[in-house]
Amino acid sequence: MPPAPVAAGAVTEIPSAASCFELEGLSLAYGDTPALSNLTLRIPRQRVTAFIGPSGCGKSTLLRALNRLHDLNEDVQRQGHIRLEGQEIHAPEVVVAELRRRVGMVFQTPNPFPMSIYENVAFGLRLQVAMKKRQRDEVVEWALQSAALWDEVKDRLYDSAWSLSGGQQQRLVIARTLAVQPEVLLLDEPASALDPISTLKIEELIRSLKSRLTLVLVTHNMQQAARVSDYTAFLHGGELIEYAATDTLFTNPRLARTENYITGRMG
Ligand SMILES: Nc1ncnc2c1ncn2[C@@H]1O[C@H](COP(=O)(O)OP(=O)(O)OP(=O)(O)O)[C@@H](O)[C@H]1O
Repeated sequence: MPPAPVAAGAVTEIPSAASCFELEGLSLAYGDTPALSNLTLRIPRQRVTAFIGPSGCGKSTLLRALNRLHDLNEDVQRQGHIRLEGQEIHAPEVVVAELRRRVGMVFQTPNPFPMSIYENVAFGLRLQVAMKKRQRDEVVEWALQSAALWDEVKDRLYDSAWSLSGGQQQRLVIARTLAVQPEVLLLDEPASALDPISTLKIEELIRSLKSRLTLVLVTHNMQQAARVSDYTAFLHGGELIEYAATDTLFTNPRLARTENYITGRMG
């Protein structure tokens, strides 16, 4: 009998009840070009899961599928299931704006809006609910505290967001996302444009946030995946090659392909 696919280990290792996302047979193509092939995996709740793999292996495509960012691209063909807390995210009753509130996304380059620090964080709140100013002030402070930025900006809340450093801007974007109380934070190489000190702050923040939400991180930086994630999925050519607890994947990978990648023998 052929050996069971290694990636399927992740399905048994992470029980369904502890999963936030469950992906089953997910394939995705841009027109005729396949980008993800038949992925089945569970993403555990209130943990950090990293997607690693060489350039073009499908990490960002997978991350974007989790909050339906591909909806905007008419060329994208998708098959299979993505369930969030048991509900298919493509079901007709799912409101995409609400899905994206629940599943927030932070990109590689910080993208604060051209407005004040305060207004950046209040932006999503204003779209969602009518709130008294005092209540909004409280949420803005809470979100900035949660993003470990409050102490640095509390005396300049009405300055332009663009007056902040790149690392501060990225934490502001995280605060803006946290303000609407997401369950999941998707992070697409959130520190790759930042200096080492700002990178460490983002990594500390990621670790601190998992007590209250699920984080999914795409990174090229293997040390970063090892430092911050609980589980790591290695992708190659759009396939899920190996998925395991991060310590296991980095110290005792089951497949030579994984070992070659994490030791730098495959780029
Ligand atoms: N909008 C798009 N249209 C067509 N093809 C795309 C598009 N986005 C990505 N691709 C292709 O899909 C494949 C997977 O790309 P993806 O960006 O998901 O990889 P990645 O692992 O995140 O790469 P990187 O580490 O370089 O960011 C690649 O072959 C890429 O060229």
